[in-house]
Amino acid sequence: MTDILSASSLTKVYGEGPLAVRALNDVSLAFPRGRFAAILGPSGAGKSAFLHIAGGLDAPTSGSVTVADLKLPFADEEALARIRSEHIGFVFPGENLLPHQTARQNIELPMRLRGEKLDEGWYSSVVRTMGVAGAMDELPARLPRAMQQRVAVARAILGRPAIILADDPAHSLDARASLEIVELLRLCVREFGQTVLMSTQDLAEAALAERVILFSDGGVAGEISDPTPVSILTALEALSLRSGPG
Ligand SMILES: Nc1ncnc2c1ncn2[C@@H]1O[C@H](COP(=O)(O)OP(=O)(O)OP(=O)(O)O)[C@@H](O)[C@H]1O
Repeated sequence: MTDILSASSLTKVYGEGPLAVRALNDVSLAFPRGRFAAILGPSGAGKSAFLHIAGGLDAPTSGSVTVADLKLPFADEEALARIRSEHIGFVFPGENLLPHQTARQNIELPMRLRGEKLDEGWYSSVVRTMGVAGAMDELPARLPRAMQQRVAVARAILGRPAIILADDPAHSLDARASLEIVELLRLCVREFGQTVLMSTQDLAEAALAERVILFSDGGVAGEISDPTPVSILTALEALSLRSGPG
């Protein structure tokens, strides 16, 4: 299986001198096409830093990222933006829809910015599959938060990007709505063949992925294939024993 996204020796240091924070420390990971991976770790583990850099939204201090065989040109914002818009859809935690645009306008925006013509059949299929067809004429503020996140997922999918990067996409939703959002991401993999990489702090959400990567202190602490809540818990317990006293 070919890798659609790979990161090699990524290090990210924010700030300088005594205030410097090492958010990522020599992280190398590869993601095959058409799979669903979750990055699980506590707050501050470096999950967002990794997703931002993997998606070309932020530059690493050192290391490189390859997306669809293209090495991300971090110094060339224009080329970087082109690669992002052609290959990557982003879902961020909560409420980043444009408030004065309807749900439909929000969903169409990335395609309009690229100057692409909307395929009505595909549009209908996406909004139906995401369960947002009835909400299209509403402004985001009039929709429940869970529905806003569904709209955000539909927006990420519409341009058919090969990769969806979802940074804590279920943040601050209740448990049921959270799992529904993650199920939608699973559907993107199964139905549309997209590659999804999601960060979360939630074990039940992570267990819906095909692969869980455990992050701790800016590094990869372990990996679990075909995870279940129990296998993730066992791995987390083994890690805390290993880093404990003795
Ligand atoms: N812009 C920034 N300036 C300074 N430090 C930052 C910046 N962004 C992140 N950090 C620091 O980098 C480390 C990793 O942060 P990151 O947001 O990647 O963690 P995370 O695992 O995504 O956490 P959370 O689950 O809370 O979002 C943290 O110590 C954080 O405080």
